[in-house]
Amino acid sequence: MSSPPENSLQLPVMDIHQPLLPSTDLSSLAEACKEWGFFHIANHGISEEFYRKLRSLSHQVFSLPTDAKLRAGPLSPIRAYTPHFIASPFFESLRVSGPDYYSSAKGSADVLFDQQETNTEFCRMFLEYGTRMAELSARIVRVLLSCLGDDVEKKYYEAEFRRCHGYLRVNSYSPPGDVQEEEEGVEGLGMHTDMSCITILYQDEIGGLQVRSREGGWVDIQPCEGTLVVNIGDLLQAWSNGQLRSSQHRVVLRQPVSRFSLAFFWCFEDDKVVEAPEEVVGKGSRKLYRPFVCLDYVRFRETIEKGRFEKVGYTVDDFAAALQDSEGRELSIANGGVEEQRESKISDQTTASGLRKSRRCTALTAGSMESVAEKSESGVKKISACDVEALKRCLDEHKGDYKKCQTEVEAFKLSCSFKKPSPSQDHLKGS
Ligand SMILES: O=C(O)CCC(=O)C(=O)O
Ligand SMILES: [Fe+2]
Repeated sequence: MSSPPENSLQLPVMDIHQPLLPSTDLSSLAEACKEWGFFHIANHGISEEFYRKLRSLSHQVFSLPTDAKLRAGPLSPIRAYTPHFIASPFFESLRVSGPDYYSSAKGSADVLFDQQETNTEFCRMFLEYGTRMAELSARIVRVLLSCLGDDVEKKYYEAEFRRCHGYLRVNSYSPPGDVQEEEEGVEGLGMHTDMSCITILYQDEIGGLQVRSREGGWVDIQPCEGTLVVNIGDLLQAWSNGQLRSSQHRVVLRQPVSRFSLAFFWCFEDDKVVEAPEEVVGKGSRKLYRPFVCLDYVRFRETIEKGRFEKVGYTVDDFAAALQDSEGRELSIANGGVEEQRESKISDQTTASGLRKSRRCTALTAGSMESVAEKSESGVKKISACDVEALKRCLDEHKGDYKKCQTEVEAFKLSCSFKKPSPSQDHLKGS
């Protein structure tokens, strides 16, 4: 292992194809996972050229007119594209789901690209990337399990992690033109934890990814050439009884240039019961989480975030923390019994950021959109198409200043969020 440059958080860089020395490599990795839940991997086998091509294809998608992109948007049957203003004014994304990355990519490519050649290249590239990321994830999870004890990987990898699956999200950030005037930048993606076991992230050279320390401060995770960022998600935090940390993170935009990232989420299967084995919990320690079904947690995140766009960073702690009474007796908690925590979370969020307030969203998922649909169904408003025209007109008129277009933004979010309930296999498990 080697160390990253001095001006960044000193996270270990793990060479994923070298055997790790237990006394040095594994212990520094275990330490980073406990403290930050983030580390870098090197020797991952994806070339710069491959990323350049992925980036260029993604750029072709995000450069399309909004109406064209919405053909894969929240109201379309594929719901792969999340437009600006859903997660933040400066963020849009495209999802490619496994295990059949080719057909998932094709679903989008067929409605986005006119040229057959580009269509095919897009599908092939994402098939290859998804497949490689799935292999890499399996390898990384094995190493992480070996951080938890001598036989943990041998005993539990096959039994518990064999059915994991992944999906990709291509993220594009477009900051406002006046971003340099802001000392601290603007939030491109608000504070959240990932719902995955692990996430593998490629970030371009712009930077802006930040992790939140235990004390509540934000620390930059600088792009480190030739490496990928790996972070622990909520599912693995719960399974490891909190020994591997799922840290809150966010993206801050400080330069008036667009930013590109590619996140691969590796998750348990929907019906998996997530529970830390006794051996992992350790003698004398108590279980921090009650057992839960993976899909129930996903649904909790999707519904609790309510699509209100005032995000409060709910995590697996809110869903499955095993509470104790004052005498140390275990109390069961009701799923989503978190209303009383909401207020403290909101004030926590307010102090956590010194940034210009953009509305936040933790889950960039169909779930958060679905919640708005529920609201619509209960009588607020039913609109059958994203009212993008009014928003575009307003933004043109005000030179992109979205704060002057709040009414149009709200109408757009509401209308663009209305959709029929998704089939159970088709939900998103994003961060
Ligand atoms: O864009 C990034 O660097 C981070 C994205 C992220 O946290 C996510 O997609 O969950
Ligand atoms: Fe994330």
